[in-house]
Amino acid sequence: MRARLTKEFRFEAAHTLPSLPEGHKCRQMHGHSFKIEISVEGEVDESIGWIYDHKKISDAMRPLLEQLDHGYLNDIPGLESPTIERMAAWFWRKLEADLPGLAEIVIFETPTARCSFKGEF
Ligand SMILES: Nc1nc2c(c(=O)[nH]1)N=C([C@H](O)[C@H](O)COP(=O)(O)OP(=O)(O)OP(=O)(O)O)CN2
Ligand SMILES: [Zn+2]
Repeated sequence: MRARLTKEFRFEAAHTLPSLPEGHKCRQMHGHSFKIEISVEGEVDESIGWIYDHKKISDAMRPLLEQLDHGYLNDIPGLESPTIERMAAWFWRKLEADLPGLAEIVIFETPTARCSFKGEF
């Protein structure tokens, strides 16, 4: 049996989008309450009943959230122009070695705007 396992996290951070045209509101520093969903897919170990312990996802995310939460995203290497598309790719590169079966990352910038990424670079 195959399944998809998803864990959700939240963090607050500030950013600017310096590549946008002069006058665009997102060139000004502002913040978001980000939500991010990390999904892995794989075979369910029938002896236990799970793909793997979702604590493994939490453990992989912990240092990344510590780095980002209440921070200024543009100061973080790889996030100099932090759109949600680039943030999703940044998380993917940081997580893929630790999370077998990493399948999708969905990052919400606002309640109505999100980016989903499946590792297609
Ligand atoms: N493709 C993307 N578009 C935008 C991104 C992004 O990362 N990828 N980011 C932004 C800004 O970060 C902006 O701060 C988002 O806030 P806002 O435009 O206010 O978002 P809303 O959902 O509130 O927009 P409304 O259309 O006013 O509802 C912008 N675009
Ligand atoms: Zn923004």
